[in-house]
Amino acid sequence: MRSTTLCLPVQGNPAQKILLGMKKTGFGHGKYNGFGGKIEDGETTLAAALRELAEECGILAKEADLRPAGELTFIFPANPEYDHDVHIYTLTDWQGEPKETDEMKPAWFEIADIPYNDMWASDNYWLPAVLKGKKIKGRVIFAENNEDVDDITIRTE
Ligand SMILES: COc1nc(N)nc2c1ncn2[C@H]1C[C@H](O)[C@@H](COP(=O)(O)OP(=O)(O)OP(=O)(O)O)O1
Repeated sequence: MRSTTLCLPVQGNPAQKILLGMKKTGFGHGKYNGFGGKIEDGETTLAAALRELAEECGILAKEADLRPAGELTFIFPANPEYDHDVHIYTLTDWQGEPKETDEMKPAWFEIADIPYNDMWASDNYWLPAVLKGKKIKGRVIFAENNEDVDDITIRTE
């Protein structure tokens, strides 16, 4: 199963605003999400997280500033080739201003205004806990349409 990263830049502790990007290409295009992608061969998870963050919205951060926020496994019974793990990080410190790239169009949202209707359907099950500083571990099984949630287990630490 492939492994991916997902970085969630936030302002405030606890988080008051979150930077999301409208995905313009690839898996999940047309949805708001954090910034991330596949971990390449020979690359550490942290290095992949920082590389994808820079590639997708132009901001630079240090490994030490990534807060591990948990891991999720996504299962797509209708298309098992989509199955993957995601390593999730939040960060409050970075260099540079977010900018639109070929892959993502970034935008800041107040926590109360997170556009869950335009995000992956499982996000509202786990993102609120992550934004409260909790660490999560879980598994999501998607329905035949690869969009709706069929089953979900989320444990908070
Ligand atoms: C299925 O539910 C998901 N929810 C959320 N919030 N995020 C997800 C979900 N599935 C995938 N993601 C994230 C994980 C990664 O950050 C991206 C997908 O990255 P991937 O690399 O697979 O896709 P591309 O950006 O198209 O490929 P490149 O790495 O080649 O740019 O979405």
